[in-house]
Amino acid sequence: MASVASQLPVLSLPREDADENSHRAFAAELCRTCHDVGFFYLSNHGVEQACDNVLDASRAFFALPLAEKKEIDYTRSRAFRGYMYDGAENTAGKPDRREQIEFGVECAETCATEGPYYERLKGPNQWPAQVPLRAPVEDFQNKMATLSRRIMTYLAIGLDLDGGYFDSMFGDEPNVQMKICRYPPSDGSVGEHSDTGILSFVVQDSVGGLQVQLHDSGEWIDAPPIDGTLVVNLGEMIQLITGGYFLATPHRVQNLNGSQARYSVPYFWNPELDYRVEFIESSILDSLVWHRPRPSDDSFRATGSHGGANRLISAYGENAFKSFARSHPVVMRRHHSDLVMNPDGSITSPSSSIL
Ligand SMILES: O=C(O)CCC(=O)C(=O)O
Ligand SMILES: [Fe+2]
Repeated sequence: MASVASQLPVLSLPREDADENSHRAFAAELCRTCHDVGFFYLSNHGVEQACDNVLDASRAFFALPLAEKKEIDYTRSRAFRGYMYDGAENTAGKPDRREQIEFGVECAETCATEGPYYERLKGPNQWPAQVPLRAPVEDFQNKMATLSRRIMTYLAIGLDLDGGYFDSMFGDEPNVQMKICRYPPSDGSVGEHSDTGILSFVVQDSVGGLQVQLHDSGEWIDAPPIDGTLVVNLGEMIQLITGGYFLATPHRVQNLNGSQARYSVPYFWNPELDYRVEFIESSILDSLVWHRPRPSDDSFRATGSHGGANRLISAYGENAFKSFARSHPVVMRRHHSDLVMNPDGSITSPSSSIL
C-alpha cells in the first residue's frame, strides 16, 4: 500500500529489550504528542498480523447479505452489542453512514444483576455463525490489551509518575470496547466526536477518510493510512485525569472515495466501569511543561464535539453509557425505557438497582 505523508507524528514503539534511554525517550515523545495533538501513528507495535487478520475477517462478514448480518441485530442486546446497519447509529443527532459490529467484554446475559445502571453495559457479544470472526477478534483483543498496558506505563513514566501509576484503574476487568466498521463508498461517515475512555487505537485499511481537529487552530486535517501503523488517540477520561494536559481530540470519518468501501477496526482501552476520575496531583501538573495555556476547569471538563458542549462525566461508567444512549435511541426505548436521558446526554436512573 502506498503511504501518504501525514501531518501527524509517527512514533515507533521501542523493543521491550531496548535500553533504558530508548524507553525514556519514547515516553517523553509520547507525552509531548499527547499534550500537543492527542493523535499519532504507532509503528513497530507488534500487532500487525493480528490487525490484518481481523480486517480480513471483517471484510468477509460485511460481504454477507443484509438479512444474514441482521441475525445478530444490535437491538436484541441491552448492552448495545451486535450488528448495526448503515444509518442505525447517530452522532449529535445526525445518522452515521457506516455499518459495524460492536463488541465488549464477553460476559453472560446474567453477569450483572445489581449495581448502578451502567452495569447494563455488561453482557454477551453476538457472533456471526457464517464467518469465523471470534478467533481473530479475540486474538487481536488479547494482543491489544498487552500493548495498551505498555502505552499506559510509558504515559506514566513520561509524566514523571511511577510506571504502575495507572494500573489500578483497569483492575481485573477493564471495560474494553471494540468494533469492526465498514464505511460505504462516496458518503461513508461518522460525525465529529471524542472517545469516552482512555486510549483508542484504529486499524485502518488503505482507503482513508479519518480526520482530526487540531486543538489550537480548530483546523481539520487528514489522518491518511500509513502501512503497518495503528492510529492512536486519547479518550475523555485521560483528559480529565491530567487536568487537560492530554487532549481527547475530536475526530470524524468521511469516506469520499467514490468506488471503495473503507474498513476499520477501532479498539478502546478503558477503565473498569466503576472507575471515578482521580486527578493527578497538582504539584505534578505544575511541574509539566505546558506548550499551550493551561485550560480553565470548565474547558478541560468538556470537548468540542456535540456543538462544542460535550460535558465529560468523571464517573467512567456514566460517561460511557451517555455515549451509547445518545447514539442508539432504539436500544434506549427497547431496553432502558426506565432511564431518563437529560438534554446533555447524562442519565437519571429512578432506581439504584440495575434490575
Ligand atoms: O473508523 C475510524 O477510523 C474511527 C472511528 C471512530 O472514531 C470511533 O468509532 O470512535
Ligand atoms: Fe472515535
